[in-house]
Amino acid sequence: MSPSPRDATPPDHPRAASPRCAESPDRARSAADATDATGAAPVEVSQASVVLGSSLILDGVDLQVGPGESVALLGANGSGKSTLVKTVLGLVPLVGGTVRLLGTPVRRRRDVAWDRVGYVPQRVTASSGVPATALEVVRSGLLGPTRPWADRGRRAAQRAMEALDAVGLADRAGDHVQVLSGGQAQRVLIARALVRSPELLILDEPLAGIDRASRESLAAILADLRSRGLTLVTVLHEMGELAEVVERAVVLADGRVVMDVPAHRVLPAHHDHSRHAELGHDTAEDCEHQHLHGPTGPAQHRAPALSADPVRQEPR
Ligand SMILES: Nc1ncnc2c1ncn2[C@@H]1O[C@H](COP(=O)(O)OP(=O)(O)OP(=O)(O)O)[C@@H](O)[C@H]1O
Repeated sequence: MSPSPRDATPPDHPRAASPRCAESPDRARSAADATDATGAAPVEVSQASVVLGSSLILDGVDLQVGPGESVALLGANGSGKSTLVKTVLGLVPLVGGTVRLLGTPVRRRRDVAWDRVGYVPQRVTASSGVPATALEVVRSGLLGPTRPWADRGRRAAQRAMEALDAVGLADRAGDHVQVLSGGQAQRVLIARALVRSPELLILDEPLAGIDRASRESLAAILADLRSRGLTLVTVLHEMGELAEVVERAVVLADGRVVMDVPAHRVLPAHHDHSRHAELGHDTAEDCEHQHLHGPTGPAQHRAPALSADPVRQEPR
């Protein structure tokens, strides 16, 4: 794959400015823990490679997500996050490796338990289409290849109302989605993904293009889902309001996993070396990213782009 210019904006995480910046690496969940009672991890990606057009877009990606885990997929524009999500969902073909969803290879599409999977696409792709009310959009989440009429009837309407209620929009059920704000539209899409009561929820950039209040509202919804045991895989450009909801950060660059670390270890957008004493570092050298600029680097600087960071795939 030809290298592309990297976006220098690193993920943001408030807790990354804590003394934990320099402590020994925590271990992400071990592979042995990453299974449910049936022995199947919700997501198992092994050495996945994807070619789109003539470019290698994913290059030997490994990702295992255990039941109840909340994992963020981070990385610069074009690093392959959305492609990885689509690969997990079996929407793009593999040229190498394997992907299992809830224990079933996604290439056996008809055998996958899609009822147990919710997907919230990037809003730009979902907002187009015919005019529909919030309730109709959510009801459409009940449809499937083997359930062409599943969105009809009183029970379907009740389930859709429950899902809208879960995202705080029951009172907007009859409104056309076109008149909803960006944040409300995003919550409708989450309700559509929740209507089948999935165990695994995959969200692609849910915070994109919405204001702070809406982002906070979404973070509260996802925190609640997480507390109820849902497995969450969330594509993010930066942690932002979801910092408290995410426990593990997987960072992609050029179609490869370059970091797989506990979320609190993702650096904030700006790193202030004048605070080393306050943060509990003995010296600036204790800071884990000092190697990128040396101990004599500027006192305050933009944290290094994650895509430029050395590979740090920790033992899992
Ligand atoms: N259908 C396609 N054909 C060719 N190239 C593609 C196709 N879809 C995506 N790509 C390329 O694959 C690379 C990864 O795209 P992807 O959307 O997965 O990145 P991303 O990390 O999600 O980016 P962003 O943060 O901008 O959404 C990009 O260079 C993109 O142009």
